Amino acid sequence: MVPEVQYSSGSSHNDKEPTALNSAAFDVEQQAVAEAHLRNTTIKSIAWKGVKVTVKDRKTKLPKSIVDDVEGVVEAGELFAIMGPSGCGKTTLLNFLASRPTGPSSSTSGKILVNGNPMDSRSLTLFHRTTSRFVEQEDTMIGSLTVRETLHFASRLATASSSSERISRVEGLLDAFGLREQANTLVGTPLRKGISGGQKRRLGVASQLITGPKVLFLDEPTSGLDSVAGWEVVKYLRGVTKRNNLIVIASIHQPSTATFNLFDKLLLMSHGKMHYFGPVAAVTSHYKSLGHQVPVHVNPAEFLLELVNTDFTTDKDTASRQLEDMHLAWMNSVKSTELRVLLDSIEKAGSNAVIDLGTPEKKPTHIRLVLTLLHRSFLKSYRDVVVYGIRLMMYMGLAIMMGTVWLRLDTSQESIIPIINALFYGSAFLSFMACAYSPAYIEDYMQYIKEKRNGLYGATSMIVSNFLIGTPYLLSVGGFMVPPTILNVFYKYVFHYWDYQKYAFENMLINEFSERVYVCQKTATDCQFHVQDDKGVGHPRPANAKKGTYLKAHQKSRENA
Ligand SMILES: Nc1ncnc2c1ncn2[C@@H]1O[C@H](COP(=O)(O)OP(=O)(O)OP(=O)(O)O)[C@@H](O)[C@H]1O
Repeated sequence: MVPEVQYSSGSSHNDKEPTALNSAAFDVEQQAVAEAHLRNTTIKSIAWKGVKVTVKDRKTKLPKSIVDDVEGVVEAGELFAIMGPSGCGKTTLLNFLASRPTGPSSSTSGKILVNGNPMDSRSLTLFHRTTSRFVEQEDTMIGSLTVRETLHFASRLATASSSSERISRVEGLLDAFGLREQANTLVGTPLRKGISGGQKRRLGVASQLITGPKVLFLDEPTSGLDSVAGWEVVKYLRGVTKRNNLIVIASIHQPSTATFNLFDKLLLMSHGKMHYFGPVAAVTSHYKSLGHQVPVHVNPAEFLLELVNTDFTTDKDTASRQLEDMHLAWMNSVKSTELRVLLDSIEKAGSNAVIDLGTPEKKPTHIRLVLTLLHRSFLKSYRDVVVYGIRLMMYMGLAIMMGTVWLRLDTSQESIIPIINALFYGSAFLSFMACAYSPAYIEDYMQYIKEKRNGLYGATSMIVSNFLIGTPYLLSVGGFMVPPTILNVFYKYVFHYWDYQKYAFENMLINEFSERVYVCQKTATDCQFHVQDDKGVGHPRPANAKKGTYLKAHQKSRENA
């Protein structure tokens, strides 16, 4: 029987008022208050049995096993590492455990047990949506926000918690991840240096923890970092995990000895198969018993990765046989038998009872989500040099170009249309400069993918907020094609009055023509400019003027008459 997953009615939140959380270092009591939302009292273990992932091979089109009969268990308070050479199936297994897609045309099988209870896909989806978060390898962040703002926006998008609760969580996480000194520093963009890579990674983890997940998945949290920065990420993560009894499942690639030793448990994989599962502290003795002694002063993680890596060997057949022997040695080992016994006992102890996920956090309303996204886009749009600075430079280029072109235009009839065209070109250029937003949109899109996968908001909120922030750049109802006096009422009242281009174009026209005097000849066909009087009424076309020519007589000629 598959257990139900449901929420309890009791509050899992901190009921106390948050203490004054300023730049002073946290003491233990303050930290406990700020991390109250993180405390795990409900999820005792996550176990998996017989996990297989098969894909259709790109070249041969035959089924190819990329995760082959993998099992394991992580208990509350543990940091668990999935390690193996590149391409061994770490990310695929991590995705399977987090109920994320395992790749196109892949098929999966295997059991996932939460607190010993086998979960069906519906229960598992609900479990992950409410209880777990995933930190991507390439964690996208908005570079023009500060560290503190990043956490605040993550919180505002995820929960409708009160602002005092939010401040408490944000300030607590700044301390828990050693980001207090960088709180007001920008994350950084390619053109503007911000926080370091290690700090960025810590911020990525902290912004997922703001919503209080009990299980955290991390895809290679130390990749691309130097050994000290990588160690710091895992050290801070370990602190939060131990204090709050969380479950952390991370894939790792070549950690330093110090980082490796921060993990509690290890799964070593090669070519999708298991080579070791158990405490990190016991892995060297296990391999010693198989005749592979880790030499003194050698990083055990590097030693193990070399041992199970066949990518760089010239004699592939021998290497594959040796690898298969090592896999069989694991399968027949005492540790493997112990794991199977443990998994059986966990499954037997599973009561099939309701899994209590605590009180659900109140989600923000759609309107609140859209307003939060608008606020974030607004901050980004004026701070990001890609969005704003480059456009400013192009506007200045445009001003120089138009100023020099106008220099040659006099007040003769022939100049009127070129001047109007130049003015319209200038205002239309402002609209088309919206294209300069494209690089920044890629950042928005990546952010959206990440936040959607973590269940923060959906496509509707993203589209509505992006539409609203972008609309003034898109619509062109400024009065050039059709004057507002005869513009269709829908366009007139919905778009015309708040189209910034209207004001730009009108101001340019006033600036250019208000003081000028153009005298029409008696024959209306000589007039290049159609004029309306003060009431916006066009002057009648003289009977002798050809249809389609510019007709309206100038006020001055009326006054003269
Ligand atoms: N359609 C496919 N055809 C052939 N091989 C595939 C296909 N899809 C995935 N693979 C292989 O499956 C393996 C598992 O990929 P996965 O990303 O899980 O590995 P990884 O251990 O996380 O690698 P890395 O450390 O490089 O990120 C890789 O060797 C990949 O090439």
